[in-house]
Amino acid sequence: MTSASRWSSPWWLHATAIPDFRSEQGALARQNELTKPPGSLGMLEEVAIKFAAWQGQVKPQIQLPQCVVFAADHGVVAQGVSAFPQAVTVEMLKNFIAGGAAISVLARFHQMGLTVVNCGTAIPCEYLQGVIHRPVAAGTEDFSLQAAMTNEQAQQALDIGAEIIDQLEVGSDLFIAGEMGIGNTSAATCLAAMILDLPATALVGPGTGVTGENLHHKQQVLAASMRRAKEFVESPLQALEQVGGFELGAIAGAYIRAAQRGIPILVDGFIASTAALLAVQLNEGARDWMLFGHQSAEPGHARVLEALDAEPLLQLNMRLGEGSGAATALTIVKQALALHNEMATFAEASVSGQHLVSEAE
Ligand SMILES: Cc1cc2ncn([C@H]3O[C@H](COP(=O)(O)O)[C@@H](O)[C@H]3O)c2cc1C
Ligand SMILES: O=C(O)c1cccnc1
Repeated sequence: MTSASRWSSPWWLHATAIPDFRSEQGALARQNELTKPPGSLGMLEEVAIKFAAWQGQVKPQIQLPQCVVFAADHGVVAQGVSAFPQAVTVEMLKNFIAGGAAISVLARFHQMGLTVVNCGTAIPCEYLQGVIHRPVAAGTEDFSLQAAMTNEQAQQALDIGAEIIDQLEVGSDLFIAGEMGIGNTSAATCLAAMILDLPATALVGPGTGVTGENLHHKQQVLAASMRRAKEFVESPLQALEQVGGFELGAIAGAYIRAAQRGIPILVDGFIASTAALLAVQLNEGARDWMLFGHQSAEPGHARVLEALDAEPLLQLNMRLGEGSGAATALTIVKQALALHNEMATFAEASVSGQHLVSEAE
């Protein structure tokens, strides 16, 4: 049992790990000795320095990256807020395992571990082998009419994430959370809007491809849901209860536990970033372990990234989820580390260093 007992604070409030400052300084010094003008590799330098701090070594490496896709269904789809039917959630679970989904391909490409977790689908799928089954319920309630979940269910969702991180193979050195759940752009939109105190209309977008009249309808459903839920929300956990989803809670829990265990996090798109926002609301130390892979085409993502003071590595107009944007960014991260670890220093290559240094520096 990982949730709060009567006497102790809940696990998600426990301190996160502290990145190693000496390794960070060592990596910064190394970057300035490599055969290039200082700073010329831009964000790639920052990425390598971050990983040095996270791994406590001047030459960091990624050897065992892990992607975990958390899946769940959403009662609010009864209001017609997704372009696809609810059955797709479970159908895609099969596709993840069979190896045909985008994230399956990218995980193979990177030789990255791929774990799929059922957090609660409307259509039963416990017969599916190769999926970890932790259903909280058969999907959330329709949050346009009532709370998406109870307080106990919200805590259960957070616990699933922590359990999964605790079960990762020893030596896992990068964590990507993916998600699958028809209707979850609606849940993420309302959750982010609730946390940021913005109207849902400031964040809402097409998700799977809701456009025109249908997008207008989605906006109205989400605005009404916010009006219903607002009076019940005084804490981030209550925001999850009112308008969240089981997979969103599980991802937030996984991020917090990864930060507590010192496992670097590569955050995916709008949905994953909204779970990151929830995680940081619950435990601000989680932010120290996050790197952001890409900026999704889903319009709300820009606001969520801004609130997290996050600068994503890529902007490719992707809007899929599953962890696919983060997995794509992993290529850039690996290249950043290869350059940092393998480039020659000025001394090693007998290259002359900088001779014009401005007074201001
Ligand atoms: C075939 C298919 C594969 C997906 N993989 C991720 N999503 C993405 O789309 C869904 C969210 O969009 P909305 O809120 O509009 O339903 C999530 O399941 C998300 O992961 C998919 C969606 C579909 C249709
Ligand atoms: O950016 C995302 O996470 C996203 C966008 C659209 C649909 N599903 C996920």
